[in-house]
Amino acid sequence: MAVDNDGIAVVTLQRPPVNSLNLDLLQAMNNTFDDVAKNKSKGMILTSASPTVFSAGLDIMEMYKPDPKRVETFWVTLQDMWLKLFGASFPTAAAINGHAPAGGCLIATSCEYRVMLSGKFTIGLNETALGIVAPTWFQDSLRHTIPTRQAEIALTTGKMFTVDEALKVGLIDETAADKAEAIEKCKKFIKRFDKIPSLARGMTKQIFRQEVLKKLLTNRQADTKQFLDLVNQPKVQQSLELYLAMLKQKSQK
Ligand SMILES: CCCCCCCCCCC/C=C/C(=O)SCCNC(=O)CCNC(=O)[C@H](O)C(C)(C)COP(=O)(O)OP(=O)(O)OC[C@H]1O[C@@H](n2cnc3c(N)ncnc32)[C@H](O)[C@@H]1OP(=O)(O)O
Repeated sequence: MAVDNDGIAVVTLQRPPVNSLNLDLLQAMNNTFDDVAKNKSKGMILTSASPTVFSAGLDIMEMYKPDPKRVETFWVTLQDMWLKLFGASFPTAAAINGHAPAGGCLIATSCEYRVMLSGKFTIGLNETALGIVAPTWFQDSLRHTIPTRQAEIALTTGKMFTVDEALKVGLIDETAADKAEAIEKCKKFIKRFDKIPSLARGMTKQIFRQEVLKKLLTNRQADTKQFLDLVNQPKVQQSLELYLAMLKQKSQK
């Protein structure tokens, strides 16, 4: 993690090749978010070390033929990551310098501001296209970002937005020519709060987001059980195997 002179933490996801979210990466993210809060940084910008992928979402390998204890810890750690990021009192922004499907889009929409690189990248919650259902809090993060009607259509169709489409619907706030420009634009957003008392800002954000946060906090066990029941179904395991094979075949082309 690098903290620049302005006191803004720039956190770079660095798990090659595609920043898929496995247990270790999620734990590292949670520790980093705690550090950013403790260090009283002015704000945090999330970006990726990959030139083409912000994050490929959840690591499918964590869900394929899983160890029962590990997969439960994986899900609870993912919930923690979302609760910390979506509920952070400090300002958050995402410099999206590549594709952001599913869990990648979840990270981006948990932030308060998004700048995405122009180019052939896509962003969205594509779960239905994979035959799975985006959990309530994934859906809520999208609904919190774009108008409800567009969110419903995007979720039910598993839409992956191009950069232009994402800008038009408000899924991203700005575009940038390169990563440095994206980070600069995120910093400019965070600096808007320089003259706003941070306690008032943080409390206002928490009030604004509390309904959605409370939904997961009060339903955590049920949400975990639902995930574990789903992931342990033979049919789901079969789909995961096929999906992994498809990804592998595609990457070898
Ligand atoms: C499918 C049924 C699941 C049921 C389980 C129920 C669980 C409920 C959970 C609900 C919420 C789910 C949220 C998620 O985030 S699921 C993950 C969804 N993510 C994706 O669909 C993205 C898949 N990846 C891609 O589309 C591309 O990789 C990407 C556009 C991101 C980048 O393309 P690029 O060409 O740069 O890279 P490659 O495709 O060649 O990939 C390189 C290697 O990385 C492996 N890979 C890619 N994505 C993942 C992933 N999400 N998990 C694990 N591994 C991944 C890919 O296989 C390549 O590996 P090899 O080099 O070994 O071949």
